[in-house]
Amino acid sequence: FFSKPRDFSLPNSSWGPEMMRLYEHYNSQCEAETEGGGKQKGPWRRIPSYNRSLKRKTSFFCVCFSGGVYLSKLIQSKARLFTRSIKEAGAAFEYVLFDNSDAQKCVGILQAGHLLEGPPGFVHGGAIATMIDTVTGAHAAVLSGPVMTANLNINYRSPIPLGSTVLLESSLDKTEGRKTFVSCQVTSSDGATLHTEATALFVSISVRKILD
Ligand SMILES: CCCCCCCCCCCC(=O)SCCNC(=O)CCNC(=O)[C@H](O)C(C)(C)COP(=O)(O)OP(=O)(O)OC[C@H]1O[C@@H](n2cnc3c(N)ncnc32)[C@H](O)[C@@H]1OP(=O)(O)O
Repeated sequence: FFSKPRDFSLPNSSWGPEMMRLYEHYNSQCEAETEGGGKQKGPWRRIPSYNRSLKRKTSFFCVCFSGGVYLSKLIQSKARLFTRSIKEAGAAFEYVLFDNSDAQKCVGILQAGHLLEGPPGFVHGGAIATMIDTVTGAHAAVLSGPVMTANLNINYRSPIPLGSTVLLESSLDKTEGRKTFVSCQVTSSDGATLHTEATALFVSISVRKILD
């Protein structure tokens, strides 16, 4: 439990040239050079990704529920984050998320592996929805703290070839009380083809309520 968990958002040998190109494009903007040649924070931030959201929230859970029933119940569970549950690298969801808090944007770079097939040679619509939920959900969580998806509205415009790399771009539309509204576009890695458009509503929740 206390060993360092694997961060799945870092490159692995299954990542192809387009995945690496986009990763390097955003990763290079996570740090900027100062006039004196030093380093400072850039506009983008890579969001680490583990195979359980609990791992990311370990310190939070320790503070809120130290020694409590919730923590032991969750740790003993075999639950895994859906998108990180397939062990073979490159077989399913290979992705990394970057957040730009000034621009209120979040991007996801996805390389869709062979286990995500829907129509022959193309990515399953449910897998696309999963990735839209992941990118917009992470974005809403960065903006508003703990949230649940209340509504996801998707228009599929053109199929995504299996094995290809696509870019998911999430933008904040508005917040209203507990509600965070975001939009998302999925395009080919060069931006030339629009694959999917979506809007999503996230509602802020109390973590204690979920665990109860
Ligand atoms: C960095 C991290 C990485 C993490 C990376 C991983 C990210 C993964 C993200 C995955 C996220 C998920 O899949 S979450 C799993 C899928 N989602 C779910 O299972 C959610 C199931 N639904 C629920 O639990 C509930 O309905 C909630 C929590 C959404 C809302 O319930 P509630 O808390 O009682 O709130 P409620 O009073 O009903 O609604 C609050 C306000 O929202 C509005 N509202 C509620 N639902 C809707 C709706 N479907 N469409 C329109 N509006 C709605 C209400 O009218 C109200 O507006 P007003 O009167 O205030 O104006």
